[in-house]
Amino acid sequence: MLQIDSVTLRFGEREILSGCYLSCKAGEIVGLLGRNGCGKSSLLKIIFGTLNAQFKHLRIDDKIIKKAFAGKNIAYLPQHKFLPSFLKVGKILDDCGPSVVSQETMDRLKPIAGSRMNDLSGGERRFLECLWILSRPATYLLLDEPFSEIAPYQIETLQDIIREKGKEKGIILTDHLYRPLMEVSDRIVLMHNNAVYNIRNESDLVLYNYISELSF
Ligand SMILES: Nc1ncnc2c1ncn2[C@@H]1O[C@H](COP(=O)(O)OP(=O)(O)OP(=O)(O)O)[C@@H](O)[C@H]1O
Repeated sequence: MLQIDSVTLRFGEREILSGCYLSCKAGEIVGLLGRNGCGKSSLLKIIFGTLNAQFKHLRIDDKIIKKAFAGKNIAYLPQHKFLPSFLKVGKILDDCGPSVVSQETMDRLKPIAGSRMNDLSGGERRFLECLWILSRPATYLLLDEPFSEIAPYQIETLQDIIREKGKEKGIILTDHLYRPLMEVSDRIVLMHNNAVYNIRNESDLVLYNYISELSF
């Protein structure tokens, strides 16, 4: 089980996170929602170890973790591009392997297999980066906005892989495309006013003003 608690994060005078707690078990998919700027990406970066909080207490199976990025327990999909621009699509697909690249996906991506990452559209590139992270052997995956630039039919492909991987791995994902996120999550939490609330359904999202009633 991954547990992070007592997270305190300030930028100058601004307090972003205060006493924040989040947990995720292997075999569980946790969806993290919250308004722009509430600190979702910061929390994922703090878990991965690439952002220093003023205070945090991170454990995996009761072992304290300081710099997750240096180990193999956690893989992280950041919001920004991270795979080298010179890499060819075919090479990435080979690296990912059949657990995330089905024959259907392979056929669909065949026309761009010889292209370099640099020459792809934003959504094509993002889709490949999502596949790559989902193929990592880490026990825990942190996914920051995996669906945001992706076309609906590709979102369904990612959802299928996330569900499959989530049978054994612990996955924490955040996205403003809350419906696709809710569809794959075993548990949903909302960051709001520096606290974390358990969400049961879309009505709860209205209650905390994350969506308006008109969104139903
Ligand atoms: N390096 C930084 N210096 C100063 N402020 C920062 C820094 N990084 C993030 N912030 C601020 O911290 C707040 C939380 O940012 P974060 O990216 O974690 O939000 P988020 O919940 O992921 O938002 P979004 O949904 O828009 O992606 C924002 O108001 C942001 O401006």
